[in-house]
Amino acid sequence: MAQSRQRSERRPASGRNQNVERGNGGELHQLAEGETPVLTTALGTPVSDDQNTLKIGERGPSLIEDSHFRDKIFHFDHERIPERVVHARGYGAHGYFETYESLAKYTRADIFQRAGEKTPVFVRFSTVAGNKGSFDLARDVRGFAVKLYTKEGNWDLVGNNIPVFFIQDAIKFPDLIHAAKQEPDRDFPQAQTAHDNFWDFISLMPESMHMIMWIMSDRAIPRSFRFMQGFGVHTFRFVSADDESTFVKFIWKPKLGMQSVVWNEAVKINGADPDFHRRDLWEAIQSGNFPEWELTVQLFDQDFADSFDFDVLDATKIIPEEILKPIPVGRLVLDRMPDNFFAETEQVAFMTQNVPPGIDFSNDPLLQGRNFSYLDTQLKRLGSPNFTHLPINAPKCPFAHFQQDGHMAMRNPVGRANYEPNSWGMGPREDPQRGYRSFADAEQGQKVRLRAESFADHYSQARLFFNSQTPPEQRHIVMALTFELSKVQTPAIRERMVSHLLNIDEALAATVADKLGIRKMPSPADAAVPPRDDLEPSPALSIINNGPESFGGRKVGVLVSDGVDAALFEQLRTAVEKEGAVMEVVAAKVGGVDAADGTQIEARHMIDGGPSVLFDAVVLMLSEPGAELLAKEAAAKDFVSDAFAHCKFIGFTSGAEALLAKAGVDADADEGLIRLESNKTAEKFVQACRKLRLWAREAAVKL
Ligand code: HEM
Repeated sequence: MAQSRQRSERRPASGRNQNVERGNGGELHQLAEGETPVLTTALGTPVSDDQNTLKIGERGPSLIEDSHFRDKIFHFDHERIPERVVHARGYGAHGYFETYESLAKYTRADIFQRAGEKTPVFVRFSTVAGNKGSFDLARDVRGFAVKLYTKEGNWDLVGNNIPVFFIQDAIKFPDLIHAAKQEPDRDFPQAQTAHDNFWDFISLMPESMHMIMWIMSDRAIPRSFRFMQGFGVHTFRFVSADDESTFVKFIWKPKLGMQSVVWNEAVKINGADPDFHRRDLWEAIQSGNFPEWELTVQLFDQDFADSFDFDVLDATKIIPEEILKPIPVGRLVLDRMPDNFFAETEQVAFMTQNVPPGIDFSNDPLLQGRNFSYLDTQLKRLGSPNFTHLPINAPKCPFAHFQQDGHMAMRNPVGRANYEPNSWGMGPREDPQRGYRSFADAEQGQKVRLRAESFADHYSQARLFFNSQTPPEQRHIVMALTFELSKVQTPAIRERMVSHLLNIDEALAATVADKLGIRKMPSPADAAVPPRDDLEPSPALSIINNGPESFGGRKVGVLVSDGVDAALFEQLRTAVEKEGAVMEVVAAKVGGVDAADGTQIEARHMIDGGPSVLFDAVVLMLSEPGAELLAKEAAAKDFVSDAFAHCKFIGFTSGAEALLAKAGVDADADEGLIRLESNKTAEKFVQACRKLRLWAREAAVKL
C-alpha cells in the first residue's frame, strides 16, 4: 500500500476534486473514497481522524490511551539512524554492469566469465567530510561505491574518484577524519578542509602529499557525478580457476568525459543549489540520459610490481596509465533511481571485504584495515547483524546458511536443522570447488609494527601529478592551496606546508608562499627519500587533456526576454538536442516570455533562481528592450559576468549587447563570445561549447 502511495506522489499534483470535509476547528479532512486506500496505523487499524488527538472535550487534556497518536509519534521519534561517520552525504542509483569479454584466464569470478553478461548494481556517490545535510560542491574526495550483485555473492568495490589516499596505514584513519571534520570545540567548519586542524595533521603527514595535490586540483570539485572517474585505489588480486594470482587495479572511466567546475563557481553553486550533484543525477536518469562508465583494469604480476621503486601495496601511489595501459572489461550503466532514498541509498551497506570467489586482497595495510572497519561500522549504523536482510543489501543469487535470530530477523531457517554437520540429511553444505578460496600466498616474518622502506617516497608522485597538469589546472592547484592555507590561522602550519611544497615544485611553493605573504621562505621539508625529478609526466592525469570532445550531457542556460526571435530559439533548441545536451530557459518571470511572433516561451527559472553557475554554457537571447530591462537587475548582470569569469561560452543576439555592456563584458572580447543570428550560428555555438571552457580567457578574468 505504501509503495503505491509513493508512486503516485511522483506524479505532479493533479488538482482533482477530492472528497474533503472541514472539521470543527476549520481544519481540512481528506476522506478515503473509491480506490484511495484507507489510512491505518502501523498495525492496520483504520484511522478515522488524523488531524486531532483524542482529548477530553474539545479544549481539554490529551489522553494517553490515544494509540493512533502514540503509534505515529513513536515511529517519527525513531526515524533517524546514525549518519555514516564518513561519506555521510551521498546519492545512489541502480543499474547494471555488462561484461565485454571473458576474463577466465585471469579470474574465476563469475561476473567476468561470459561476454554480454549483465549484473545488477547499486552505486552510491558521496562526499567524505561533510555531514548528511551539507552541500554537494564541497572541495572533497567523492566516494564511488559500487555494489555488484553477482551470481556468486555481492562484490562491493568501495572506491573514490581519486586513485590515491591520504594515509598508508589504516591505523591513521580516525586521526585523519578527526582532523578533517569540524573542530571538536566549535563544531565548524563543516564540509571543508580549510582549517587549522586539517592542515596541522597533513603538514605532519608527508605521505599525504600526493593526495593533497589531487584534492587541491579540480578533481575535488566535479561538475557532475556523471563526469568523474572512479578508482578501486588499492591493488587487488584476480585469482583464476587454477589458483593463479594476477594483481589488478580497477578504474571507472565516464563515457561523457571528465569535467569539473572552478572554485568560484563551486562556492556560488553551493548557495544556489546545495543539491546540485544529486539533482543532476536524478534529472539525467529520469530523462533517460543514463550515465555510463567503462570499467578498466590494470593487470600485472609480481615481477612488474618489483620493477618500481615504490610499493604497489602503498595506497598513496598510482601506476601511470602510460606505463600500464588500463584494459576495458565492461560497462556500468545507471538507469533507475531508488524508489525510496532511505531504504536504499541510506541503508545500503558497503564493505570492502565483500568479494566473490576469483577476487582477493593484496597486503595493502590500508585495505586490510578497511576490511575490518566496514562490517563494524555497518553494525553500529544499521543496528542489527541482520542488515543483510534488507533488500538493498541482500544478495540476488541463491544463498543458504545457518545464521538466525537477532534484532529484526526477517529470514529465518525453516525446519529442524540450524547447524552443520547434521545427520538429518539437511543442507546447506560446503563446496570446496565453488566455494571462496583465499589466494594461498606464502607469508612469514616477525610480528612488528613497522612501515616498509618501500613506502618512504612521499613526494615523487606528488610532483608527477603536478607536472602532468595543464597550466590552467596548475593555476587552480595554486589557488586552492592558497585559499585553504589562508584560512589556517597558525603561521607555523602554513610554513610547514610550504616546506613540503618545496619538495614537489619550487615555483608552486614560491607562488603559494607569496600569495600567503610569507616573507622568508622556509627550508624544504626533510624528505625520507629524495624526490625523483625524472618521472615522465602522465597526460592521463589531466582533466582538461581528457575532455569529452562533445557537449553531450551538458546544459545550456538561455536567458530570454519578451520580443525574442522564436525561430532562432527553436533553432538553438534543435542544435542543443542534436548534440545530446539539455537547454533550460531563464527569464525575468518564471511564467516565461512572449516571443516576437506572439508565441509563448516557458521558463524553468526566474533569473534570481537560475544563475549561470548552474549551466555549462549560456545564451543571451534578448530583444533590445528586454536587455535594457534586465540590465537593471543585479541577478541578470551576475548571470553574464559570472559566465564570462568562469570562462564559459556565451552566445548572444544583437539585442543583448546592452546587458553585456552593463555586466562589463566586451561583446568582442574573445572567441568565446558568439553572435547568434541564424541556424548556422546556433550550431556553431554548440560546437564551440564542446571545449566546455575557454581557458585562454582565464588570465584576463583572474578566477
Ligand atoms: C582507499 C581508501 C578509502 C576509500 C576509497 C574509501 C571509500 C569509502 C566510501 C566510498 C565510503 C562510502 C560508502 C557508501 O557510499 O556508503 C566509505 C565509507 C566508510 N569508510 Fe572508507 N574509504 C577508504 C579508507 C577507509 C579506511 C582506511 C577506513 C577505516 C579504517 C574507512 C572506513 C570507512 C567507514 C567507517 C565508512 C562508513 C561506512 C558506512 O557507515 O556505511 N575507510 N569509504
